[in-house]
Amino acid sequence: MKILADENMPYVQQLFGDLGTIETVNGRELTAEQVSDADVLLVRSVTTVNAALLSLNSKLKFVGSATIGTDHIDTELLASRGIPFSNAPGCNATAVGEFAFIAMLELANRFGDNLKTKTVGIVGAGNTGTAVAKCLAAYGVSVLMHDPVIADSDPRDFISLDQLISRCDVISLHVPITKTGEHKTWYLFDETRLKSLKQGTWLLNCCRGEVIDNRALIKVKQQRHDIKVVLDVWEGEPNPMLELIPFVELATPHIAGYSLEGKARGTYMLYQKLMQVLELNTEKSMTSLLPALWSEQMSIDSVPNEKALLQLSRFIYDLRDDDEQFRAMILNHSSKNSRVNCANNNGFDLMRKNHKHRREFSALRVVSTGQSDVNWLSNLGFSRIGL
Ligand SMILES: NC(=O)c1ccc[n+]([C@@H]2O[C@H](COP(=O)([O-])OP(=O)(O)OC[C@H]3O[C@@H](n4cnc5c(N)ncnc54)[C@H](O)[C@@H]3O)[C@@H](O)[C@H]2O)c1
Ligand SMILES: O=C(O)[C@H](O)[C@H](O)COP(=O)(O)O
Repeated sequence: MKILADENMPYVQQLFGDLGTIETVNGRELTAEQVSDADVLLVRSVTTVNAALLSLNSKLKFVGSATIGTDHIDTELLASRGIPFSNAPGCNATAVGEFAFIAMLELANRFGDNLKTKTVGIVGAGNTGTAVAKCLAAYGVSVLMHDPVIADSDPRDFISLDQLISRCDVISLHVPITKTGEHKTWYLFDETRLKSLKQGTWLLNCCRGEVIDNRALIKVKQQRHDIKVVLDVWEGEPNPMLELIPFVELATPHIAGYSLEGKARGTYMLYQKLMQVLELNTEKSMTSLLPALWSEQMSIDSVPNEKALLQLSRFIYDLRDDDEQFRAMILNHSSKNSRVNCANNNGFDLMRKNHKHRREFSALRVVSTGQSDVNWLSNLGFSRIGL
């Protein structure tokens, strides 16, 4: 069996090695010729799986995407050709939740503000939106949610988008990208919505770039310095609009979901699904794949205030490093080549490819050495002795 896998998918050899021959490929450049003799195709979000890509293949038994999003996959085509498909729902939700939470702590610190006093609005209350809400709730921050798709069937309280915009100090976006339908999300935040943001709003986008009209965002930011923006995803990836970058407080190249746990979970979920399709027993475990954190335990002798919480979070992931590297990579590359517009080796993709995967909060064990209650830290995601 020939397994064709994106080169940026960890643990493929460990999980799929016994099943056949593995060939790793650059997912953004993948051609129909390369796919022609594959039995299994394992991709990430940068590969568009459509009729053109599969045109020379008549033996594909499984297509898997180690991602939450499926906007790059023609699922109808796969169904019509009887090719089983699976993505990895929720695989990197914790990573995105922690990323957005840490970004909010960073903004609070940068602007001498306090996250705890804010009201945060979550747009899209699925896996990633819920993961952010969980972190915020653990820390005691008020959360409001908007999700018209599940509002009637989900027991949580929801409000309209207009209400959320008018009531929230922070807005975090967690919707899939959809171009049609009553609840389409393409340019959900267009110029009118962006202009309607409350004074001093923090706007975070960790879902898909085109949920915000990036050109309109540049225009609005030119007038509204009060709005603070965090972007992990960009319209037109891997070629973000260069003029937008200076208006963004924390800028990263679509790596909010790039925790080692999240990536491992993505590959593992595809392994489980393929074994099911092949009617074989799943013999390998995911936890055995992950190395221990560099320092597994941290002692805490008093309840951390917001600054200390930020320090603790930075111990796991210092988002400022990725922001700094992103600006350097993108701007360096664009000055060398006069434009960023080359498909496979620009700063954006290079940084994603070489990204050193961070760990999730759960990789660090927090030990209370005093009388202080640190239970909420385990609700936030950290491990605790005895838990
Ligand atoms: N930056 C990253 O690295 C990264 C990582 C993971 C996922 N993502 C993106 O984030 C998206 C969300 O991920 P998820 O795991 O939370 O997906 P999910 O499917 O679990 O949740 C998405 C939620 O959005 C809701 N929704 C749909 N249209 C809406 C609208 N118009 N307004 C409000 N809510 C709406 C859905 O009802 C659903 O509850 C993915 O589709 C993917 O595109 C990005
Ligand atoms: O949809 C997802 O899961 C994310 O966008 C994912 O983290 C993107 O990463 P990629 O597949 O491009 O490596």
